[in-house]
Amino acid sequence: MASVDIKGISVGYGNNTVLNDISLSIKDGESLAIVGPSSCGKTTLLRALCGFNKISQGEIYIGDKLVSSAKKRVSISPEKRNIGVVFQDYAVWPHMTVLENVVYPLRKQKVPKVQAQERAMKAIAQVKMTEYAHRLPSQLSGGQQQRVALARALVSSQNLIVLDEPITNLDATLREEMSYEIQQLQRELGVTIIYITHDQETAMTIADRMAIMNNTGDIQQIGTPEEIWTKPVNQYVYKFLGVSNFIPVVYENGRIKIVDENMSMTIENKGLEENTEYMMASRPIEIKLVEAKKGDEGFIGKMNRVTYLGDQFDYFVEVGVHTIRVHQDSYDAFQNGVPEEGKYYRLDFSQPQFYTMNEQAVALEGEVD
Ligand SMILES: Nc1ncnc2c1ncn2[C@@H]1O[C@H](COP(=O)(O)OP(=O)(O)OP(=O)(O)O)[C@@H](O)[C@H]1O
Repeated sequence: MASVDIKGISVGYGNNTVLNDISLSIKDGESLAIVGPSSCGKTTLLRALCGFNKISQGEIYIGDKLVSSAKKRVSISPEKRNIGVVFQDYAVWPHMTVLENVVYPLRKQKVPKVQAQERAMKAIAQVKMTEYAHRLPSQLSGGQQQRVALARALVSSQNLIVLDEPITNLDATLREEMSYEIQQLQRELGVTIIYITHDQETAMTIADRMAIMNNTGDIQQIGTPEEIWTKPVNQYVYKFLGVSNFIPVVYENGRIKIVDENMSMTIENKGLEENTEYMMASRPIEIKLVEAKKGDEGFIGKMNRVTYLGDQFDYFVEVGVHTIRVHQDSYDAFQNGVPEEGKYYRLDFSQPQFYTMNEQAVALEGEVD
């Protein structure tokens, strides 16, 4: 097992600095998912950690060992860092069978043959490839090759495994199974895992903590999946976790009013300041629709579109100039009546977040009515 300390590193390609002054600490035995949009620099970060990319600033420690330092000109070679790696292109050696691919790193570590075979077969079973152990990669699908690469990383290091989008080619069911296997394995072996993905659902399944990067390669928030979900520090993180609604509001006389609309609702809190504008953020599943009656107060909207998605309904509700997305569990909708297009509904928000115009999250106390 190993902790990882990335201290103020900068990494780039030629004149293009991709990561600028990034710091990140991963605890011994922890699984950390690094999540961010395409080409924000996730792979570059992992490559720097593994020693494939040079850093131009900062230091990297694996456990107590300094493995990269720009100032001290330290750059330990990748094979000496003792990291199990799966990169996106899941390169497995084409001339070796599945078993030979997975045994290879163990043989390089001079693990005795019988023991190496046993450990390899166990890892192959964990990625559900036992029946393919003697096939060549050319006889496997892309997803199966990805699982072989995963098994090879699992046996490569008992310390630290880094996985760069290792299960993206799998269908949803297998992806879920593999996420679960990775999580189990991390718990059983206590190995430290750094997992890169742009899929926040996989990240939430696997990770003890998540680090959310923005498109310029800066880390916006690090926290447990629950912290990230319930207290996103800014609108970027909020949006990153899925479909979300943002309504500009102003807080006046104990009520929040939609900017430029004649609609307001009471709110009991001590966090918002009088006569101040905020962006109110809300997730579709955290809004309840109640059929509006004449004279009703609150945020009232007209149902524009009702779409049945199987397990839930997806609604587009027009609230003034804003289109608000609402999701409702299908069972609940069938029990209580499916909303109808053209009718008016009041939107009850269960746990909206408020962000100041300079992006700071406001900690609310009390409930929204
Ligand atoms: N070998 C390279 N030479 C020059 N530029 C590169 C190289 N590898 C990556 N880049 C650039 O660095 C930036 C970050 O790439 P990186 O692969 O780290 O992103 P990523 O977050 O892993 O993306 P994705 O999720 O799409 O894999 C991109 O703009 C990319 O074009």
